[in-house]
Formats: sequence, structure tokens, C-alpha cells
Amino acid sequence: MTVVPGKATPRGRFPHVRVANGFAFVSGTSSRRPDNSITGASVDAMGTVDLDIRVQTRAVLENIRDILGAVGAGLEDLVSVTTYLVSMNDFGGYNEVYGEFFDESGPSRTTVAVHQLPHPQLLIEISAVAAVPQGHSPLEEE
Ligand SMILES: O=C(O)C/C=C/C(=O)C(=O)O
Repeated sequence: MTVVPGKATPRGRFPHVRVANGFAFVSGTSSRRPDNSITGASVDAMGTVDLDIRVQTRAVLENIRDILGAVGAGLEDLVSVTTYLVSMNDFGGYNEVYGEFFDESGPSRTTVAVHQLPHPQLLIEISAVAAVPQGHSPLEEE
């Protein structure tokens, strides 16, 4: 199992990613930064919260890219993606940014709306599975 240095610490006793049988299973990943602030969330002096699905989606995919990098894989190796949105009203913005990263040759995908995510400023969380290129993983399988 792998907790990746430099990424936001998991909020429980689980790894960022686990490699088994040549596949990398990436835990649910958000736009949370290592300092626990949220990319794509801001609060002004009056306490008004602004949440941006496009910014959060991009940050989530970049975090997954970094996590996969730690096990010798990349976004191009993803075979399956599961996305959790707090609101399907965000589907359009999410889908737009997703399409900058992937096309129909990319991973299979499922998108669902959920009641809540583990932080009130999160609009999106993604879990994913990648096929690790043979001979490229810097880490032992466990
Ligand atoms: O790590 C986050 O910011 C959001 C994801 C959390 C989980 O999926 C979890 O705690 O299981």
C-alpha cells in the first residue's frame, strides 16, 4: 500500500493507492491540498463561499495523476473511473474539464450524485483503477 509523500494525508487509515495484480486502485481523491485547504473553494471576508466545479475537477485529476506517478503509472493507464458529485447541476462543468483529459479511448466511467462528501467545500471526488505498465512500478506489489 502506498501513502504518497507531498499529497494530502488520507483522512483515515487507508492508502492513496494500492497495487495488486498489476492494477493500481486509487482511493477516493478530492481537490484537497496537503495543507487541507481545498482547490476550487474560497471564502470571502463576508463568509460567502465560492465553489468551482471546473477548478475542483482539474485538481482532482491532477492529484490522481500524481498518485499514479508514485506507482509508475499515469492518467493514460486508467481503465476505470468512478466520479461522485454532490449535485448533478455540476455535471456540465465536470464533463467539460474531464473531456480535456480523456476521450472515448480513455477509461470506462461512471458518474453518480451523492448526498455528501467528507468536507462541506468538496463538490467532487473520484476513485479510479489503472493498469500499471509492466516493469515500470517503482514499488513492490502487496
Ligand atoms: O480525501 C479527501 O479529501 C476526500 C476523500 C475521502 C474519502 O473518500 C474517504 O475518506 O474515504
